[in-house]
Amino acid sequence: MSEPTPAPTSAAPEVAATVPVPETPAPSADAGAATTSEKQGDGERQEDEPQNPLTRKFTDAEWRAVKELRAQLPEIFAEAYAAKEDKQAPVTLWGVQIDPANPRDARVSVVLVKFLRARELKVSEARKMLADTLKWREDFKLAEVMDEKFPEDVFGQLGKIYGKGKDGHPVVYNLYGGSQDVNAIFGDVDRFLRWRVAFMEKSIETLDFENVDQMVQIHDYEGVSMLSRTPGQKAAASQASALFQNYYPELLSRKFFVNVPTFMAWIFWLFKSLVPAKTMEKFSMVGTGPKTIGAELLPYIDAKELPKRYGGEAPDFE
Ligand code: HEM
Repeated sequence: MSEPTPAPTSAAPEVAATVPVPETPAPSADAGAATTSEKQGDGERQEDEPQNPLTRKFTDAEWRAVKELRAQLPEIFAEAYAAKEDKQAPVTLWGVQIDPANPRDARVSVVLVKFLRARELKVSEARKMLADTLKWREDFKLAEVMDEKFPEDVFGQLGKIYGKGKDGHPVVYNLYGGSQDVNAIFGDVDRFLRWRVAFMEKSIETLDFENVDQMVQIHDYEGVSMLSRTPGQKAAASQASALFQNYYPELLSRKFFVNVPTFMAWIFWLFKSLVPAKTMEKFSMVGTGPKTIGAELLPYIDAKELPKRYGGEAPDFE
């Protein structure tokens, strides 16, 4: 991997933002003081709680924060759906139904803890993030976006959900180079964002929030050209990344950037100076060719789940 080189001022990075996903958040002031018993919550305190394999891994501090946030759901809904007649109607977020009147459900807890972890268990901040997320989904007209038909000749090869990681995480590919018409893809930034969000939602549909609640993402930059980096591409990347940071917390397990041409490696290092360290720890930049890529990916994805072009044994996707 080459040393980072300063960015040319004419080629700004696409983004300064991404999903902050602390793996082991420190208990915060409003999540309660840490004690020696602040470990996986299997004590009496959880006796009356719904559980699944993921909630069983919650710490006591996380359970307390989840309960606190859960109790605020009616207020969060009132805030997010201020413009709606029925502000307390149950909603489905990432396939999980949240009913503010009856929120004691293990999968709801798994969703809520994501907002808390993304905000270091600060309940007031997590509450804001959740309310903002619910409101954004209305403003973005997500239901309509999910029904939108995107032209197959433009978007058909851009995203693939293919195979599973060793820990059951679905693997989601974005092919941002290749022989695709990048001007058609990124020429209309808003349309790209609608496509990217719809694809993110489809990727989330493969999570059950019972055993699996995160995905592996792979960006394949084979064939990208510096000359092809248009303002539209940079804006699309910046805005998509900001959306994920703000409204899709804790859904990423790891992210690999493969087939990155050496002359473009500096883009990764720019992100390094802009993205929170905890998130950056989940990012890996990988060079070109199946051997190099396989060496990096095979510890996380079985050969049978990984296409040949990335050093695995699975058939290449179309
Ligand atoms: C013409 C070339 C490129 C295009 C079209 C492009 C496109 C994108 C897009 C659309 C995103 C938004 C996040 C997503 O879709 O998951 C993104 C994020 C990102 N890109 Fe690129 N990119 C290019 C080049 C590069 C290169 C060469 C690198 C170096 C490794 C890079 C590193 C990143 C990073 C670190 C992120 C943030 C990831 C995140 O927020 O989850 N990009 N890019």
